[in-house]
Amino acid sequence: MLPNIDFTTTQSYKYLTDHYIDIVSKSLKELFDTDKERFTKFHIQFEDILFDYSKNRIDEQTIALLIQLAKECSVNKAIEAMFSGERINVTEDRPVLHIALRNRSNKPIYVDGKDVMPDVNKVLDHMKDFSQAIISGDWKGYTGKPITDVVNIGIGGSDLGPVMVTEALKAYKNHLTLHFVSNVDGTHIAETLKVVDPETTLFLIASKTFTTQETMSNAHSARDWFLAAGAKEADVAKHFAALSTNAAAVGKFGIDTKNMFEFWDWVGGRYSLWSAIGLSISLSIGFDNFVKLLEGAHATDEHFRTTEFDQNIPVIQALVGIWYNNFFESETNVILPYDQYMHRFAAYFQQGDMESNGKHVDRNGKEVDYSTGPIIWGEPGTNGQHAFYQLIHQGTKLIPADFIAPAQSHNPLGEHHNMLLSNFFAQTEALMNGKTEEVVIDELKAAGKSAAEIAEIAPFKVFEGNRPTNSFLLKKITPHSLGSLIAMYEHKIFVQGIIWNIYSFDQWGVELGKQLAGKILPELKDNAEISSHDSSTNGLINQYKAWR
Ligand SMILES: O=P(O)(O)OC[C@H]1O[C@@H](O)[C@H](O)[C@@H](O)[C@@H]1O
Repeated sequence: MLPNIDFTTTQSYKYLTDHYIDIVSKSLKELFDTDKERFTKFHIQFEDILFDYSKNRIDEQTIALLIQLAKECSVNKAIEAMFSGERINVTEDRPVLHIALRNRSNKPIYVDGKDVMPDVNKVLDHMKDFSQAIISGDWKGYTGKPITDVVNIGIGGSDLGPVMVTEALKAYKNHLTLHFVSNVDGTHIAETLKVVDPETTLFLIASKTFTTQETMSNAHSARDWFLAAGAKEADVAKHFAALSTNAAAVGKFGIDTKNMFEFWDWVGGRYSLWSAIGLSISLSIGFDNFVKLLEGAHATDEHFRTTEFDQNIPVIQALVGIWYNNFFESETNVILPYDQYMHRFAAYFQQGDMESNGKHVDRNGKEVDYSTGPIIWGEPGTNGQHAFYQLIHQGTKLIPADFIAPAQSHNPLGEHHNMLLSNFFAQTEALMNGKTEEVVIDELKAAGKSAAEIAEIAPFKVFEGNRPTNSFLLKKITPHSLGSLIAMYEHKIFVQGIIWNIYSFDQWGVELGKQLAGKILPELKDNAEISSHDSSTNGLINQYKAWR
């Protein structure tokens, strides 16, 4: 059972409300000036990941009170409930066990009295054999040629994780060319099919439910294209594999069950890259590297489960996030990887975080009167600096930012990496310290400006500072460290969901649009005028019909 506590009624919440008034009047600069030990106090090193959270609007009391809040909300019990396979996804009546997929200790994890590990390991063995056969070229297409291209057809959790990880780990990639098709817009599959050869292409149909409209449409179009190229029905087995929980639907589609890689309903779509959904990752970087990714995540799982909260990275990440979300009333959280390979990391956690904690009803089914999940966004640095950082530095909104960078580049090219990292360090420093009016005036004086000119221009050049950041410095982005980092963010989401007393593992909010699209699709079949909707929807549909 998950705890069921309204965090706003706890003692620590009341203390935090008072404490906020004290902290809000202090600047980060002041906090650093008055406590030389801030970095020592507010950083955690875990393996080759340094998490520095000292540039946040916190002091020791803040952290102590936030930890008290986590304790009052029984976060410990919730962690145990998840790891021990309790059905904590209550609204879908399922356990939440992505941690089992990367349970490299192999200690049994029971669901309804049955250890899930043998099945997990069986699928991993299947993925290993299949990956090796494809990568080595032993697996031949219908004309006897080895596979050169892999097209993963999936959307949401069946796309974003594999895309993000294969991009982040491109330095480990082999000769196979990976393609990802997600959008139901025919352009996505059409453009992909233009560049692949039916004789040497493997399609992975990735869908937990195997009913998702986008994925099924793209899968059928891919199969039609394959057959139209001269292949026979019997050849489908050599070129199509399914990654799914729905064996019946996979069989119906015509995919050989030998080519089905199974996972289970206790794996949430947005937590599924560790499952058979990760087959494209295993194909791209090899199974051994895929296992290293799992090992990295497992290491974080152990850290999360066993470490005291004050040294527990995901717990601290979650608590600092709650501090801004519920006391400073910030609305968003920007994720800024200073690593080009990590360019889809923020997009990945847009689903991970927003689909998990974008909820307005608590675990009693009552509307909450506090803010829940933040809006997640972000782009890689330094690109973001030349686009939206202006608003983070000088806008009116408080935007807590996560900076992520590797100390070692996979492409050490001249001074590039030092330049990249100098920007990383400079941005967090600038966001914290800002630039005072005095400094601006001195600079303008030095540039020979007159008093009148200085008075006119100075206000625009002042940076308030006091903008909070977390910094993740990784030794290097490797399969292991990336696995660890992803798992940290996953568990951060979990802890926040527990404290907000919401269910983080369902996603009913995406259903309404799907239902309505299902109703509208038949209305688009002919050119009859539509009048069954509101005037705007009718107007748009009728104009679409006139123009198409
Ligand atoms: O893997 P499936 O079943 O095709 O689902 C894909 C996505 O479908 C979306 O509708 C869900 O909101 C996501 O959570 C999910 O990842």
